Amino acid sequence: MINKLTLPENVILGEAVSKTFTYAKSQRMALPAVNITSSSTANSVMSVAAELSAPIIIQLSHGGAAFYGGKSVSNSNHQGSIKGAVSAALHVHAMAPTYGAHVMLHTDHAARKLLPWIDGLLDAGEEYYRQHGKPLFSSHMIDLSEEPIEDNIETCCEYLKRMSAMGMTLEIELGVTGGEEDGVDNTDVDSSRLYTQPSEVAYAYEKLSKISDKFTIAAAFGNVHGVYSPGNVTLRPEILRNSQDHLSEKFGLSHNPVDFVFHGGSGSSAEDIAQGIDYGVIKVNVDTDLQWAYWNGVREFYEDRKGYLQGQIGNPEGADVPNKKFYDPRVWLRKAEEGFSSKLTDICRQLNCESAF
Ligand SMILES: O=C(CO)COP(=O)(O)O
Ligand SMILES: O=C[C@H](O)COP(=O)(O)O
Ligand SMILES: [Zn+2]
Ligand SMILES: [Zn+2]
Repeated sequence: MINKLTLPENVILGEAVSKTFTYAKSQRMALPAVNITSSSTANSVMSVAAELSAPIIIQLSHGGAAFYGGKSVSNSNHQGSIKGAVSAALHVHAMAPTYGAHVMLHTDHAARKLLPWIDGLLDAGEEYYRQHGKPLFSSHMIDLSEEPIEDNIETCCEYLKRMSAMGMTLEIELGVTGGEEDGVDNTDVDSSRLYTQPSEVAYAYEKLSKISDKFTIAAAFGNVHGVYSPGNVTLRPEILRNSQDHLSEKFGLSHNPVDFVFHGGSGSSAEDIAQGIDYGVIKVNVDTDLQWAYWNGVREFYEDRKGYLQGQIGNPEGADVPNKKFYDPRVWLRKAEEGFSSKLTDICRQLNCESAF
């Protein structure tokens, strides 16, 4: 890349979010958005972001945030997910400069029943803004795609107003992502709902842009969460191009006016991803493939060192030899991190997301 991105801080917030997305479009690149569940996975993202000079999005689902804070913490009134997500964000604010990583902080799907989670995060975010003069999170997602579009967009407009006061970005969803997301099972949803209509994108764009230009749209083009055997998922990225062309014409806008988000990135072909980027995708969500890579790091380590992992004492070198240096979590969890980081490196390269700084 010839042009370089200059950003004021390691956590990409406020205007720097828009600047990064504009840069991504100009370079035909997209940012990976990685679901994290622990400091181990957050640190792995930061290390790859620094190593590749790639801007990466760290995101937490409602369940991922609860796990981050600890599963034994009560999640009544979403407190576990609120406190867990805040804790993850504070960790990233503290460590991103040390890594030299440039990352955004985002929360994933929030259906209406999860809006109290977002309310709690915005309360915490406003408090953080008062103290630090900057937002705690770069952006949140509100996913009311199950609802009539009028209800979806009306609620999103309310949240965009509140978030705009802190310069935050909102991600919305139009059309349904198949598979499962945060406890919502979309595996049997009518297939027509998996393809967003250009008129829906135009409706959302018109309403939201009256409030702020800081929004992104997860439009459905056949995407599904999870990884399935070949032939089960048919992506139609041209759906995105049709929406872009429709908006350019209807509102007299330049080429690819919308910032699109590609959900269900795992298991997608290089061609579908490249086409999505051509049609204005600037964020690609990847969870399942990285879950596998993290686990596979442990699996390979176990296969390789099986004889040293059957008890505290006794291995192929002798019945009395201790195995502490094999079952220490810093050894095998590090293998998970290495597997995760290696896969994330491949993903960044596939998204043309490296050497940005
Ligand atoms: O879209 C996602 C998170 O919102 C991730 O989807 P995958 O797990 O299919 O990569
Ligand atoms: O919604 C999809 C993401 O993969 C998050 O999944 P999760 O709710 O299991 O954390
Ligand atoms: Zn959804
Ligand atoms: Zn998703």
